Amino acid sequence: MNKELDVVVTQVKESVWPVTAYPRQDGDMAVGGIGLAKLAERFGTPLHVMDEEDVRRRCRAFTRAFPEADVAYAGKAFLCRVMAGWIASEGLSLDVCSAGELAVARTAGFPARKVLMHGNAKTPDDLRAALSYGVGRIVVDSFSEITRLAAMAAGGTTPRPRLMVRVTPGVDGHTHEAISTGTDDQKFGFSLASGAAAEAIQRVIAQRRLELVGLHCHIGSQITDLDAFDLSARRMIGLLAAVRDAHGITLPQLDLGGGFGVPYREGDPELDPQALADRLHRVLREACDENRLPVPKITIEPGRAIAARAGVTVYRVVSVKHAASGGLLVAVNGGMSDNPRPGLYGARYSVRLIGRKSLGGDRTATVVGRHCEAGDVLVKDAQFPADIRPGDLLAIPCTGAYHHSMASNYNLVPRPPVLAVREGRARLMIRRETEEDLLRRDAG
Ligand SMILES: Cc1ncc(COP(=O)(O)O)c(C=O)c1O
Ligand SMILES: N[C@@H](CCCC[NH3+])C(=O)O
Repeated sequence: MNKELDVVVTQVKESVWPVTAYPRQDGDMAVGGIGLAKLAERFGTPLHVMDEEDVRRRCRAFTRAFPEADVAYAGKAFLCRVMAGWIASEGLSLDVCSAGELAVARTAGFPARKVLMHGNAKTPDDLRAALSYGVGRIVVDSFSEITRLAAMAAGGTTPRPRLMVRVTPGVDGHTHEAISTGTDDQKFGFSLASGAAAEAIQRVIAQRRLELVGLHCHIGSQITDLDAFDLSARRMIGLLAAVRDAHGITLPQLDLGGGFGVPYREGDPELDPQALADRLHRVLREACDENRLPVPKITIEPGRAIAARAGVTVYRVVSVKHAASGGLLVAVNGGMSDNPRPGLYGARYSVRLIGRKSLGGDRTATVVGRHCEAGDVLVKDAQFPADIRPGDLLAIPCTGAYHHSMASNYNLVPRPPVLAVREGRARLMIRRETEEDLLRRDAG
């Protein structure tokens, strides 16, 4: 490797770009051994690019840190058949939360026993799909779901469903309110504090056609506070001990959910899988000793921590405007339809000009989307060369999780494709939607 390249490679040891990313001397950024500008020419923009190596390394970081646990990728972050194949080949389980996600898993040949189904309002169709595929676990989230599942299992030819009860442990993960799920008084789970969790456990145990294998909690997403995971683990072990005392049953499994935070911009905090594992192992051992319980089989469910940093989105600049106050507005050919996160959670990103060398002279600008809302802002206070102009390509890193999976057709804009890159080769994971796709579903 020549010296100059060595220097630039060091620069992209930034944690927000995929592991294989490096800036090229022509101003482009390569991911998976291919220049993003080249991909944009070939596949059009906006374009989501996923670095396979990055996904695989993140999977391995978790399986290495948690060798005795079941690591289940949370498919809501990003799922398609190619992704399911990577996840299966890395030995992970898969968490799905709808019949649609399950259909992807099923048609990708994901082993049924390694699938868990979640959802606070699973429909009868979701449950039927889960039972007929024979998923390994269903995480129940309401009293009516317990009754419904018992009725379905009573008439069925399927094996006895294996259930976990989702518990709300009353723990604040200190994340955005919209993605905080561990505190009481929100829609997920059965409250530990109110006694609803104990009641749900009792009802599942009372149903002979249902098998209770353990308890589940998930305190929220984009969490970097280890103390929050520590507290919820302790509370869940306390509940396992209470179940033993009340029912004489030692439940073998405990699922501690996902929610492990990632940096979106340089300097953002990040949760290291090994640090998390070390802390959880210690806490679980202590809490189990105190309660005279064996350490249960642990499941964790990382979604974002596996998919986010593998993704980069490439946009083309459509217009450059000076706002009345003098600020520069750089408008691109995507926006809140492919990335609703700034609008929903105030998420902040970085952005980079790619595909040409800059003539220098940095200036601050705001990257805005193409949609009919003033709030359609992708990146605030971005640094660009002074000569930024229509036709330029911009790349936003850290878009592998909760981007394509949350994309919409607002303004009837077709959703971008997702491309997998590895060792100089690109393959389509999800094709670009077309106007024909949108018109085909219009029944008029
Ligand atoms: C039950 C459950 N498990 C796992 C996840 C994955 O979360 P994250 O992508 O933050 O790891 C979620 C989403 O927050 C979830 O609701
Ligand atoms: N959609 C959220 C995460 C929610 C996690 C799902 N329970 C985000 O983009 O940050």
